[in-house]
Amino acid sequence: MGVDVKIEGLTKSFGKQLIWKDVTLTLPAGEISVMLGPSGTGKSVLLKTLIGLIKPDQGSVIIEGVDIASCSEKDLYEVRKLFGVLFQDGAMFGSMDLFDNVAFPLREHTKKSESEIRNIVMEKMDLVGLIGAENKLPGEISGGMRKRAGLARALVLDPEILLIDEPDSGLDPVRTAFINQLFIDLNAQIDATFLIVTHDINSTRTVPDNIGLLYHKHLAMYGPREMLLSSEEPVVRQFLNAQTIGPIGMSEEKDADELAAEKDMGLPPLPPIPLQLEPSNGIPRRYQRPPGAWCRENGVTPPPGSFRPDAAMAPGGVKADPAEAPY
Ligand SMILES: Nc1ncnc2c1ncn2[C@@H]1O[C@H](COP(=O)(O)OP(=O)(O)OP(=O)(O)O)[C@@H](O)[C@H]1O
Repeated sequence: MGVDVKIEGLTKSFGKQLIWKDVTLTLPAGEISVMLGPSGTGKSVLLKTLIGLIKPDQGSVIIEGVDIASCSEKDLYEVRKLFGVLFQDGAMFGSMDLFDNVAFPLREHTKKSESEIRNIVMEKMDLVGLIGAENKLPGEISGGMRKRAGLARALVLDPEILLIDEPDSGLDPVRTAFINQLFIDLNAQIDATFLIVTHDINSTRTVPDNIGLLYHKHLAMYGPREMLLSSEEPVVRQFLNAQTIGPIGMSEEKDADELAAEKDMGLPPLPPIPLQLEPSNGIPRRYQRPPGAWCRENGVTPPPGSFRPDAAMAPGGVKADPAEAPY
């Protein structure tokens, strides 16, 4: 289950504004990837390009042999059925209750009977811990519940690829920890290919199998979590450790004088690499790798203290039962 998403030489401008150039990466089938980047670097534009809502100027996005960037509308319609998308605010229809919102894609895209639809909707509501809230309107529930309802809706067509835009925006750290655990548990259950766009460094360090960083109109790096968390590359190091010292400035790149002034400042050591979150039932995900495997295979010495249980950052150790999530 899950399919590769092969992105090759992707370039996009709006008028004279170049968003990014020559973005090349493969989201491996069934794995969880996170895409990071300063505001405005085109992370949402990338998500929209992957589902064919935005056409790139150059490059391809190959899914099961079909190029989303250049295929016919008919092929695009078919390929889109492989996707589930969770938008930032859940993108619920305000006048429909949660049941009808979650049922919407099934009524639009399938010929299933109402009783089949009911079974699927209730199964997905259960997965995200929303049983009992089916008849609530989106306006009557918290932001965290809206996100989970959006997730249930993204799951009803059994997606092979799940795109998730800033799931933690507007959530407090505890709700963010619950939703992170939900992603890990879901991935273990459905094996889909996940791409999560986030600004949350804590989530980035503990959830994904792979991390990408968009910066200065290109893909600065994409690869296994341990590769980026042990990287000394200045932009990657600065961003993944939320530091002020480094090439990224307040609103743009630092200029030569600012960088020269920082030259003699010692960089803080790389923090330990935390353990990756595991499914709450203790059964490893299909694509989960043992802690430190990438570092060992590539002869990289991880920062001292890495992979110790006490090196886990905040979300580690939260055994989430979504039904008990207080939001
Ligand atoms: N349809 C569009 N037409 C013109 N410009 C657009 C369009 N969509 C996005 N942009 C521009 O593309 C740039 C990147 O936007 P995008 O929302 O992808 O950034 P982002 O990295 O997701 O930012 P944030 O982290 O703040 O959400 C912005 O300057 C935005 O104004």
